[in-house]
Amino acid sequence: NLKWDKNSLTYRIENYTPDMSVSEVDDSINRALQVWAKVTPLRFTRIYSGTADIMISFGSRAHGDYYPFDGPGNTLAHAFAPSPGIGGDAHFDEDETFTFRSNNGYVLFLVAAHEFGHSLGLSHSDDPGALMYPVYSYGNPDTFVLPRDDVNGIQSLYG
Ligand SMILES: CC(C)C[C@H](C(=O)NO)C(=O)N[C@@H](CC(N)=O)C(=O)NCc1cccc(N)c1
Ligand SMILES: [Zn+2]
Ligand SMILES: [Zn+2]
Repeated sequence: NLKWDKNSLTYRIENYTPDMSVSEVDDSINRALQVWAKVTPLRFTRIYSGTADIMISFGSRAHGDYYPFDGPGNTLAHAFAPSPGIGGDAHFDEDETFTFRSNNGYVLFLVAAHEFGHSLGLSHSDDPGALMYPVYSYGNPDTFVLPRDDVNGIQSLYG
């Protein structure tokens, strides 16, 4: 399943990290989805119960799939490529410190935007300036602009 065969997708925030306020998590997730919606026909609708296309959760170590997290550092999160079931879901490692915009931890907005790239079908990029580059680098989330490499990647799937 290379990509979603529909443009209207649902998402559900199943639980919250204690690192941030509920509204900061909600805002970070929403803005991370809008990064991709802005350059595609994709639209995201939040649901509060039942199964969404993109189920979002925080967990540590073994958390219900075959990819247990690894404690602080290294893997920060993972997401599954488009498909029914776990496809599209994004899991965040609760052993990391997530922040709203501070560099004293990982900015949730940036990590989520990267993960949602995977949720939509993107793999990693070898462009060091790309959001889909495998390694996180801090940037001010208030002035974030989706790099050209990522725009090209997502529009090759959903343009
Ligand atoms: C093999 C994968 C499960 C690694 C995992 C990842 O790429 N998840 O999408 C991950 O957490 N990679 C770290 C690598 C690292 N610790 O620097 C990462 O920062 N990925 C998230 C990320 C967030 C924002 C921007 C970028 N470029 C990458
Ligand atoms: Zn997982
Ligand atoms: Zn990744």
